[in-house]
Amino acid sequence: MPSGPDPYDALLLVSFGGPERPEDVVPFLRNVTTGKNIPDERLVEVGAHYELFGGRSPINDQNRALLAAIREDFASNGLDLPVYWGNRNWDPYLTDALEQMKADGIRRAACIVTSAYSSYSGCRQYRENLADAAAAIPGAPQLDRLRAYFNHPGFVEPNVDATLAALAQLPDDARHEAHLVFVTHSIPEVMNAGSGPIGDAYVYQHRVVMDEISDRVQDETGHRYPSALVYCSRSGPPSMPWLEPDVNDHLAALNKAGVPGAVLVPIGFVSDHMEVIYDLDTEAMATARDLGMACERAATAGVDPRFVAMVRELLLERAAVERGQEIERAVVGPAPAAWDVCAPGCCANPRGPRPALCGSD
Ligand SMILES: CC1=C(CCC(=O)O)c2cc3nc(cc4[nH]c(cc5[nH]c(cc1n2)c(C)c5CCC(=O)O)c(CCC(=O)O)c4C)C(CCC(=O)O)=C3C
Ligand SMILES: [Fe+2]
Repeated sequence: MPSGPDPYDALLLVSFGGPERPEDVVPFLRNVTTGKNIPDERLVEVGAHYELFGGRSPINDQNRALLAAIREDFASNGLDLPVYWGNRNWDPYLTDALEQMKADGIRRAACIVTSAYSSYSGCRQYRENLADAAAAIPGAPQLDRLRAYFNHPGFVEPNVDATLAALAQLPDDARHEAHLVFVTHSIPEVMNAGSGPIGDAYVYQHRVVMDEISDRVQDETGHRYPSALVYCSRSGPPSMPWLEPDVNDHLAALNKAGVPGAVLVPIGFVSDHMEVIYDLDTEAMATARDLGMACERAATAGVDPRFVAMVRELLLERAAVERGQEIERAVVGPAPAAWDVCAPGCCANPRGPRPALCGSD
């Protein structure tokens, strides 16, 4: 049976982008929020988070490291495929990547998005931005989006190990009674209701990951740590319902119930970007400190070799599908592998339909 990357002649790493200098912060925030209902107070607040880190988000450096690791992994597995990188909201933009790919004669590329779950923000919005970029670059390569990988072992297993490592860091007198606090980005409730092909996929997929990690931690430690799914980084007007509880409120509730410690497991994020280093490491850790609660934050997948290998496996899996071959898809937990091609209306845009690539609509 044929194997290898055919029909793909490149991989495109698709990410969010972030500012790298103080002067970049306001234009970046404008790129992210244009046409969105985000109050000015929230933008001032988020701008201050970036300022606290010298106006530089770590996300671009993390993507540079991921890019290098993917190239190394491809090379050491005999996969001779160029890897490109483009962002939705900052330099290098998706248009820059498509321009370069076109100049290099790339015909068809597989896209890996740095978001593991289905929602408008984590899926369709990237697909819309790919459509905008492709429309701006006539002759750009054909693009396919690799499946949402929340339940791929290459994503889940590094998170299990990170949870175990963080538990080990808790003081001995807080560990046994500690809770696992799984954290992801809050989104509007209406956005969750429209996530995936039939709705609610965002919360459902996170619950699958939380349960799988909790089970494996129990297998390893012989102890069932109580778990909850909570949210960070809420924006939008206060009148609009977003997913709750907030991580800080949850820590306060645990403290009130006499829980001595917690491990924050940021399953919603694939690297330690601003949401992780500000909303969790800075804000939520300060909350825990004020409460007198022991708290550790588990590492994100980052450039864990299993996560890096997952990118190659997903590309080869999809390549086989596109060649019409039967393949086995790696998954953990009860949910099937996510779809390759998004159905019409999948991860609906709450502000109404716009052109999007990589779907059947
Ligand atoms: C689900 C989700 C992910 C995870 C999936 C994925 O990774 O894509 C994510 C990632 C990220 N979000 C990021 C930054 C921002 N997100 C914002 C605003 C928003 N995010 C939303 C959701 C998500 N966001 C939503 C519903 C909004 C409201 C606007 C709207 O309705 O679309 C705003 C505006 C200010 C504010 O309101 O906070 C900023 C600055 C960065 C870069 C961090 C860095 O620089 O290191 C990253 C990786
Ligand atoms: Fe965001």
